Amino acid sequence: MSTVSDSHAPSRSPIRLTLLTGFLGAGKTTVLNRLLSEPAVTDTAVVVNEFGEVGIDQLLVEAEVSDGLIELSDGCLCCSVRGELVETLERLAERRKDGRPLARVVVETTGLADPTPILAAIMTHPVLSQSYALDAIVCVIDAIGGLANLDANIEARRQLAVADRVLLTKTDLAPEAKDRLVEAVRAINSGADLIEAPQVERLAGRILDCGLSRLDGTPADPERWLGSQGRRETGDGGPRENFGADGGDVHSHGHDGDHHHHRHHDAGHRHGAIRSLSLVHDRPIEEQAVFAFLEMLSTFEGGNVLRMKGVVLTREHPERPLVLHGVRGYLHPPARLPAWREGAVRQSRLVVIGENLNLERVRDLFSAFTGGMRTDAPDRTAIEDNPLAVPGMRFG
Ligand SMILES: Nc1nc2c(ncn2[C@@H]2O[C@H](COP(=O)(O)OP(=O)(O)OP(=O)(O)O)[C@@H](O)[C@H]2O)c(=O)[nH]1
Repeated sequence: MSTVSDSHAPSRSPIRLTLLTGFLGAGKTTVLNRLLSEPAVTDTAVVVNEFGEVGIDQLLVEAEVSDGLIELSDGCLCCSVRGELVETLERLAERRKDGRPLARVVVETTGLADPTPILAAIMTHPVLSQSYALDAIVCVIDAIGGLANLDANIEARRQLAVADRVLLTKTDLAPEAKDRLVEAVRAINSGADLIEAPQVERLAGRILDCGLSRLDGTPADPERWLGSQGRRETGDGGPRENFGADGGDVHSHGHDGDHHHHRHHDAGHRHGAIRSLSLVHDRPIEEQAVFAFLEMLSTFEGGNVLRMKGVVLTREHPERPLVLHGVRGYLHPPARLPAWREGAVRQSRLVVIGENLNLERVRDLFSAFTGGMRTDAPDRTAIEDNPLAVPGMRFG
């Protein structure tokens, strides 16, 4: 069903897309201005979307960049102007065909935007899904209003939950709030790189070009991309699955020599139903089984999945990791990396982040399609024959 593309075909390097999110007033424009003032940031277009106050942010950003800035008209990027964003991105990709250099596009979303429909719109677009590769979702969260925003707004929690990089701002103004903010961030997103913006001189190196699509040919680092949620120690080589989930289950982080276990007993209470699940499998998996699993995941839990990312060791091409990336019920065309990074643990790792996600069901599906060891879960044939065999499945 799914076709696999080569993410490193030299003539068709995708434009790297950074989605800059963060609640109202968190400091997104400030971060953008800082990025654009850094000499390393070239061949970059910026798309800014405002909600209500058209023009103000544009003026701020324009002071730093004279070309390449596109401001979308009034409205929320995640709903009313999604079509306009798609057109803008199409136009930018077109311009590259005329020989104008364009390495990346940074889209600053409005503070109220849920980033997942924006990504889903890009992923499902026949042209954009080929010309763009998501580099990272960066969430800006500030030490003054961040905690209250997380408590009060599901959009703020979603922005944080799906982020690859979290930028803490205004810690210079409220240093006393930092520890509690970090704790709250970790309860929702334990895998993202956490960066304290006022402490960092050059931001670009920390938040840009950290995805799997590299133009300079350096080996991508799937482990870094997946964050600590995706990292696991290697086992004895036998079939094995590890599961960690925010909201009560155990996380075990061991890949970087940092062997410890966290329990987030209160995370589920304080932060509603946003959870993440890490799935690890040591043995090569048949490609078809991977796609069958993803199809089932989309069918049963697609509405609950905010984001899914993974690197898979496949039976067909064990030397070339298969990269998976999905948002909501949609899957970006899977791509193969040229090789595993030297020293990388060759195993499949998937991270599923969702809202009201049925963790048990996702775990059982993965187990069924990867030939896992769980004897109490239905196997693949049983599920394909009768989807009702999935525990918790309801109709009506
Ligand atoms: N001291 C300090 N001020 C900051 C920091 N980050 C942002 N600010 C200030 O916070 C205010 C809001 O920052 P913006 O960058 O406009 O925030 P935004 O997220 O773009 O805001 P909206 O576009 O309204 O969603 C501005 O006055 C910034 O100067 C920081 O790390 N330290």
